[in-house]
Amino acid sequence: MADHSACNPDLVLAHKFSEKIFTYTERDVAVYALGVGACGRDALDTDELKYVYHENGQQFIKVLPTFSTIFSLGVLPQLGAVPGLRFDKRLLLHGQQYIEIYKPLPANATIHNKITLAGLHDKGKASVLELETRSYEKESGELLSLNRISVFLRGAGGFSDPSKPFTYSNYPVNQTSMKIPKTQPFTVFEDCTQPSQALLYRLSGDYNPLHSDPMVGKAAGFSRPILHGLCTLGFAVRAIIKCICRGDPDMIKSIFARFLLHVYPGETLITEMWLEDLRVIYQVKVKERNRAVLSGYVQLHRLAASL
Ligand SMILES: CCCCCCC/C=C/C(=O)SCCNC(=O)CCNC(=O)[C@H](O)C(C)(C)COP(=O)(O)OP(=O)(O)OC[C@H]1O[C@@H](n2cnc3c(N)ncnc32)[C@H](O)[C@@H]1OP(=O)(O)O
Repeated sequence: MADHSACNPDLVLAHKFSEKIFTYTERDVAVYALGVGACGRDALDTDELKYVYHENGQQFIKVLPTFSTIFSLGVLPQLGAVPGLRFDKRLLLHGQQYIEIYKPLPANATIHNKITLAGLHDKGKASVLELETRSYEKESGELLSLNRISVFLRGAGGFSDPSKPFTYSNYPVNQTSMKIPKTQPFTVFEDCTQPSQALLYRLSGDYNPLHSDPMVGKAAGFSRPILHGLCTLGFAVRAIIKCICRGDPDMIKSIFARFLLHVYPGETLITEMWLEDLRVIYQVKVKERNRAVLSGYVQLHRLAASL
């Protein structure tokens, strides 16, 4: 039975989110890289050591483009206070993420985040809320990145006429659409997550107990705590940088991801990649269950000369 009081779209759309300041250091950058599996198989891997160590000092370490997703974490605690929006926070799942990187991220910075509502959709059994964070380097005022997060709020839909469900987006539909090719992938990369992966990844700032507390995992409908969607995305983009960008993280222009199914920490991720001009279409499967868990695309600035 639909809950017609779950959401009042007029109130939600009118809400103004507060701006957030976020400061990070080289240590946060390195902890994040380890959290998404950098050097997890080989501590001597020169493609990846640069994300955690530099011989001339930590200020020279490279930053993974997906680190920018951390900037938008400040939006999460605000969700519970949006007038007109009612949902059970235990049933919230990360649905999609869209990222644009405007310049390579510095190894340390203070970031000024401006948050706006980008979408709201009634899916009947759920509602989908989309929030955009534009992140500016405070010192220079330069725009570094945009992150659009879609959260899938199970049980919070059914607030509009089912024959014409409510839908609002402030961005072009083609930004979040793509098809997995039927051909063999251009390349494939296999990587193991560790049983402790979510416990390490959460140190980057997403402390939702869904990823650490067995009781909360069960209450959300899973047999145990699940991996953060953005951790799986970090593994996938790292695989793309390694295999397609030949280790150069600055080739990444934008990233789209749809989370299709949960991942349990300790599972093996197989990232399949197809190259279409400057676009890498990717799909991540969990080897143990042979199920697709994530798909999307990465838009590149250029191709590696050695490809
Ligand atoms: C930096 C800030 C970070 C904040 C993060 C928030 C907290 C983090 C939480 C997590 O990390 S949770 C772990 C990662 N996420 C997941 O594991 C979710 C995996 N996906 C699923 O389990 C399922 O896809 C789903 C989301 C439960 C949906 O499956 P369901 O079978 O219920 O949907 P459908 O019947 O297929 O589709 C209904 C409707 O909804 C649309 N839709 C489906 N999936 C998604 C999605 N992932 N994102 C957005 N929308 C989705 C689908 O297109 C259908 O719409 P219509 O076509 O009917 O219009």
